[in-house]
Amino acid sequence: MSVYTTVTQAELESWLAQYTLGQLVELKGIAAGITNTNYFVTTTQGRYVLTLFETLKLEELPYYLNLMSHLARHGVACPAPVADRSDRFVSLLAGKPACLVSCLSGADVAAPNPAQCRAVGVMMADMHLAGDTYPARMANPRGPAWWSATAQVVYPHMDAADAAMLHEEVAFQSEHRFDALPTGVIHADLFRDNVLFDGDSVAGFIDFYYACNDVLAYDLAIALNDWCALPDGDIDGERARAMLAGYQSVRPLSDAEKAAWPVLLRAAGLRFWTSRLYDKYLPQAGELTFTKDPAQFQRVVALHRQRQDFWL
Ligand SMILES: Nc1ncnc2c1ncn2[C@@H]1O[C@H](COP(=O)(O)OP(=O)(O)OP(=O)(O)O)[C@@H](O)[C@H]1O
Ligand SMILES: N[C@@H](CCO)C(=O)O
Repeated sequence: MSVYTTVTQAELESWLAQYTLGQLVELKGIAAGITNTNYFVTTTQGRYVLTLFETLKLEELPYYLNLMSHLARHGVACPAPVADRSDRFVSLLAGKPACLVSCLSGADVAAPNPAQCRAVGVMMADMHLAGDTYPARMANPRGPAWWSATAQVVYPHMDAADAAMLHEEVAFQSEHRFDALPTGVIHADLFRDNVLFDGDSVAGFIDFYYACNDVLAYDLAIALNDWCALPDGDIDGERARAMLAGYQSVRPLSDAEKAAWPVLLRAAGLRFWTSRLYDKYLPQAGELTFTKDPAQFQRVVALHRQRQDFWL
């Protein structure tokens, strides 16, 4: 469960007095999620999600919350942060930076169908276009410098053959530069558990706390590696083609993006293989570790290495 910081009714009532949201009706902890504390908050005005940030600092949050506000304002399905009477999206509650966002309907989908993969592709392309007018900038904290440094930390814990493969992948990516590809705001973690669905319609993208400025097609590669994956790490071609067709119905990929696509898929696999290895071998103190399996992404990368057809 993920209520790390307990908020009492009385604490919340006094914090809510900064908002124009009426009276508190109900406060209910949300079990899902790993990083932050989340509650459903019902007031006489409506239903919201309260997040208390367990690791991000107050001064780091405006990039993400202003981004969600910008995207929501441009019609992207995502939670809209609510401003308090001082026009702030975030302030301290129970000693933690906290915000309220609109509560979306729907639920995440563990086994998506091709129509849902297509809908995610369409909404991601809409998000990339809407992000074009977002003025703030954030470098990707999980880019090549990060995975090279993290690989050094995990090699000693790995089996020699797996470490050799990780080393090859880091070296392979270092030979490729994507400077010429279109960049913009990317979600950077759009896995199945970060999208809520109403039937086959996207109710919303959530969890923007890895969002950053990076290569747009890399975001699509990250999503495809999770949304279209089979349990053995292979990719389901039907779902992959549906996601790519959905994306390209809004934002067609350029020839340069298509040429880079196989390398981007491997980069996206390497990013999550590395982070999962790190979480497995060096779990942070106090962190809830129902660790996600790094081997899934090792298989994804291994199969991309052999693949001839990339669904374009
Ligand atoms: N705006 C929202 N509307 C409806 N439900 C939401 C909303 N935001 C979060 N949730 C629910 O809360 C759960 C936990 O949220 P989230 O995945 O963002 O947790 P986290 O701990 O902040 O992030 P992570 O799990 O990636 O570390 C989601 O699975 C979803 O069910
Ligand atoms: N989506 C990530 C975890 C959160 O960043 C993973 O599945 O490894």
